[in-house]
Formats: sequence, C-alpha cells, structure tokens
Amino acid sequence: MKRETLTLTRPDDWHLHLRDGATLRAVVPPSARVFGRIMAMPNLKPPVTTVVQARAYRERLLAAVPEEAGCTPLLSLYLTESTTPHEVEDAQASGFVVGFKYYPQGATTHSEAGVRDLMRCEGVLKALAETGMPLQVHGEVTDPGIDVFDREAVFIQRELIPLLERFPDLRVVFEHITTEAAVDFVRQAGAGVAATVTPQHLLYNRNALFQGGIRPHYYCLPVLKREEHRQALCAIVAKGHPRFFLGTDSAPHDRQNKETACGCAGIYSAPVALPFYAQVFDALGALDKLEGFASHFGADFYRVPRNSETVTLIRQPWTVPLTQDFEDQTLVPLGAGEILDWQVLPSGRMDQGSWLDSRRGIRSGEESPGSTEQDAG
Ligand SMILES: NC(=O)N[C@@H](CC(=O)O)C(=O)O
Ligand SMILES: [Zn+2]
Ligand SMILES: [Zn+2]
Repeated sequence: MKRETLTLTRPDDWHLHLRDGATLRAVVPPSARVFGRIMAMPNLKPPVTTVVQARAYRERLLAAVPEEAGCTPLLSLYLTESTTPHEVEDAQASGFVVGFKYYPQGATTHSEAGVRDLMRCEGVLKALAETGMPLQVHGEVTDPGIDVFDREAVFIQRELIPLLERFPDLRVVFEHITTEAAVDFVRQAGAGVAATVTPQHLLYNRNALFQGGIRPHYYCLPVLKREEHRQALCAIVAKGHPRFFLGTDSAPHDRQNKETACGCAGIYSAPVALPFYAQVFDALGALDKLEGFASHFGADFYRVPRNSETVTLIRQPWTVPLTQDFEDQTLVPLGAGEILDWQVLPSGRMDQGSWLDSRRGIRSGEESPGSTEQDAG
C-alpha cells in the first residue's frame, strides 16, 4: 500500500543562498519553517569573508526567522587569496561559522572575489585540515577551453585529486554535484569527503533547459547534465549512502534577471524543496531513505546533533505557486505551476495562521481561495 504520510527527523539545508535585504526577509521564512538548520552561502556583494561580517549577517538572518520556526542559521566564509589562517581559528571559536567556501574565480554568481589559485591558500587549507572544518567547494574549472558540461569532471582531475593528495586530512563538501564522475569520486574517497545534492539535479536532465524553447528557470550552475548523470545521482541517494546529503542550492534571482538576454544562474527551490525531494525518493521506491539524506547524514558530517523535532509530509496533491511576490520583486519557484504529490504539514509549534502566513505573497496559479494549496494546513 502507498504511504500517505511520512514523518521525518526535521531536515537541514546544507547549502542555500539567502541574499540580503528585502530578498532575505522574503526567502528565509519558507526555509526556516521546514529546516532546522540552514547553511547560508557567503556570496553576497561584498562577500562574507570574515567572522565579523558573518556575525552581522547572522543577525540579519536571525531577524528574518519567524519566531515560532525555531531555525538556526549557520554560515560559511567566502575564501579569498587573502584569507588568513587566523580566520579559521575565529570561525572555529564562533560556533556559527562551520565551513569555508571555495569559489573558483569566475565560476558562478558573485565569484569575482574567488580564488584563482588554491595553492595560494595553503595556510588556510592547513588550518582547515587541522581543525576539521570543511572546505565547501563549487567544483567547476573556469578554463574557457573546457566545455561547460565537462567542467565538474575536469575539476575533479585538476583540482580535487591533487588537493586531497596534498591535504589528506582536509574535509571537503563537494557542493551541488551533477555528474557520475562526482558520485564515483565521493564514493571512493575517504570518510572526510561528502557531497550535497540539489532537487533539480535529481529531477531533470539538460533537456529541461530547452523543452519547447529556452527555459531560464531551469538554468543553474553547475548546469543540468545528461540523463545518465541524473540517474547516477538518483542511484546513490536511493542507496542511502551516508556521504550524500541534502543541500538545495536554492538561489533566488528576481524574475527580471532570469528572463532576460543574459540571465542569472540559480534556481529558487527552497519553498518546494522537501516535497520535491520526497517526490524523487518516492519515484525511486526509496522513501525510507529520505530521512537519512535529508535529516541525518549532513548533521553527522558536520558533527552537530541531529535535530530532535520532526516534520510530516502528507500525500496530497497541490499546485506549486507561480510566483512569490514582495516589494517590487518576483521570484519564480522551482516547478512553478506543476502539481506535486507531497506537501509539508505545519509543525506542532506552528499554528494554522503562521503556516498560511508563510504562503502570503505567494501567488497561486489557481484563483479559487479553496484550492488544495490553501487547504494545506
Ligand atoms: N547555483 C547557482 O546557479 N547559483 C548560485 C551560486 C552557486 O551556488 O554556484 C547563486 O548564488 O545564484
Ligand atoms: Zn556553487
Ligand atoms: Zn550555491
């Protein structure tokens, strides 16, 4: 018989972009209501490169977390060629900075301040290896001679393998992996190497980018890959491998900056991420593996306790809202207008009002106030 409800340890999102200002205030609540911990990426303008900046950013994040949500923001520091080993010490002492983010310069959104040559960061890498604080890696080479679909696989050969040879104790999170090569690499690596997996890379292959025309809302970096790669990602998470865990890479960009001649990379998945992951695991016949992936393995890797609360998903179809509107901005969520099988029930700590409030500003495709989406609670 098909399962109709699914109760999990409250999950964590180990990779997402929460931006700043009005966007931050709009995108934090949907994540905070579901996830116990949210790992905020540091690619702001200017980037979050110091613990001092991270502390200030954390205050802004905390101010945006709805009180009843009880969600803890964690932070990552943006590694630059001028980062000092001292910063690692400060990070370690802070209790809320739990990783350093390596953006190869030019690889992705707001990576201008990133690293050109990782070996210029030797002192920091040594300090990270000593403390056990993970290096979180956007794993793509930027060499213009390398095809955009091959950048992750080439990165493994050119950067990751030499890096781990030089620093065998360095703990690494290979972020938002997209290829079979990355799956194999992480599987064969030691206990100190893990990967995050996004909903979109489990759901879609690169055809989604061109389905009936060009589809900017399916564009993110690393770009979607061939079907065989999607299947390799699905296979490893369906096995419940403990070093592959949830990181949505939810990356909101205003609609105007997505639907344009040179659109930004990034998919806003946070408000629909858990239902989408449930859909994937369900289709794989692996719903029993969702909890490990979403709620256990990331906490274990980051050496923090698993959450003690739970979330419940119910099998009740709902339509993903077309947009989330606030101030003068519009975000288009992943799967806008699609029907999803699973939805998240509000937690015991949330009253009905606060759940509906989380949907406020989200415009549904259906005009009827009695639509299933509104009935979610
Ligand atoms: N994933 C993306 O396509 N975009 C991210 C940056 C990143 O994670 O690489 C963003 O900040 O917009
Ligand atoms: Zn990235
Ligand atoms: Zn990201």
